[in-house]
Amino acid sequence: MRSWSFAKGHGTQNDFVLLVDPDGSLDLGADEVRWLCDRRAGVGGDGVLRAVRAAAVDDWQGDGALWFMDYRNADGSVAEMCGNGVRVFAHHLLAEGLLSGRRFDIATRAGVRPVEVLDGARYRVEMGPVRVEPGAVTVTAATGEGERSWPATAVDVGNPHAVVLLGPADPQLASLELHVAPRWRPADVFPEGVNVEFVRSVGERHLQMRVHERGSGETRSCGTGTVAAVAASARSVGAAVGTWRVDVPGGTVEVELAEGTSYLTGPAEVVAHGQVLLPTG
Ligand SMILES: N[C@@H](CCC[C@H](N)C(=O)O)C(=O)O
Repeated sequence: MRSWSFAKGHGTQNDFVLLVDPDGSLDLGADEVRWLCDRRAGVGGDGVLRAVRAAAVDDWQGDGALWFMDYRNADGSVAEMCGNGVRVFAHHLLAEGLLSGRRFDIATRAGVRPVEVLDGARYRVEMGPVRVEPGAVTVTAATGEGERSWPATAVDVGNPHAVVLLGPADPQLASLELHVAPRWRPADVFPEGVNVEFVRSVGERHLQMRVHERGSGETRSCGTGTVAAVAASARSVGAAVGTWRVDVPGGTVEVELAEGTSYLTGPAEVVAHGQVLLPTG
């Protein structure tokens, strides 16, 4: 057993176990991540955020002084980016005195993400370019009245998303049974799996969204998913730039599409600190 300090935090109820590992000495296996995220046998979370100095990360080519966010999904898989995670990660490192200032960069597998600290424990993260991919994708999901299929838009926010824009004749968001993983066609379009967002427009530049995340199941929020949802919705109404509000089951975030980049603004909270006994190692 290994004893390690941890914190538990969330951003719009997308929740994470946070581990600080400056020199990258914590060799965290998929089994340990699954255990940490287990809501009964472990601490519980949608994923793990491990903070490592970029200089200690193999293959990192950029500024070694940055903090690297090693994000893992609850099933132990590695993902490129986590939009809510960046805010919670920054919030924790600031609280621990490991970061300072109102603007700094965080290194992720999808590249460097600039962060601005706003008042009231809110953070504005530059999410980089959003790519709406060409090609037809169909998503099938369970509803209270059986399975339904919809056309979806493939969007790359550093990690892969398939966005379903629901129309007035479609089932309500609440009737989707997202504890069952949606399927997609063609099967080979997302070789590494995909996060699937279901979105309804509820006003001008105002969306409601539910998500089934790759590697975590249904979560109460997905930051990269909200950016993907806005990119797909904006394209459907011929808009390129602008600020949108996205309501998710765990709260509300703001997404801004700008020339060649995007921004995600929302809250972050740390709710517990403790010592975890990692079962292996
Ligand atoms: N919840 C995150 C996304 C986490 C990674 C995702 N499940 C994937 O595998 O790509 C967010 O807030 O963006």
